[in-house]
Amino acid sequence: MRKFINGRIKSIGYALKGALLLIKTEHSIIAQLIVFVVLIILGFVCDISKQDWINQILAIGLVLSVEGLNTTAEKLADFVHLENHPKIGFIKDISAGAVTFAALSCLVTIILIYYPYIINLLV
Ligand SMILES: Nc1ncnc2c1ncn2[C@@H]1O[C@H](COP(=O)(O)OP(=O)(O)OP(=O)(O)O)[C@@H](O)[C@H]1O
Repeated sequence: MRKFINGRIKSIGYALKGALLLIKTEHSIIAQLIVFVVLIILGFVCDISKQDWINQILAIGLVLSVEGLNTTAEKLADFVHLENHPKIGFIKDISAGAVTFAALSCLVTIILIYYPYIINLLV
């Protein structure tokens, strides 16, 4: 049991290290984090509901997770085959395509959360 718990604690450590590496080294993640920090500030400014916070946090988490996996696919592809190859191009394209799905759902979620507040500001 102790071995199991120590193993899980070690894994969490590696995972946190990986999350930190993504934040420190990946420009796409850094750019998205800046947008998400703005959204979090906007959430406080608009005083959005608990359900809206849950939706926003899930949408942000979805994009960051899929972007992280896309980065993994890109790094693996470059490690396996740095030279140009149609299959590597295909793998990188579909991996980026997965990010597009996540980003679109995030965008729709954010629009649905904030459009009542924006309409309120305009009228
Ligand atoms: N080795 C390769 N062989 C064929 N096509 C490639 C290769 N590397 C990249 N490409 C093509 O270029 C596109 C961009 O690849 P790249 O690795 O630069 O991704 P990126 O999203 O621009 O990366 P980053 O996250 O570093 O900005 C890929 O989606 C693919 O179409």
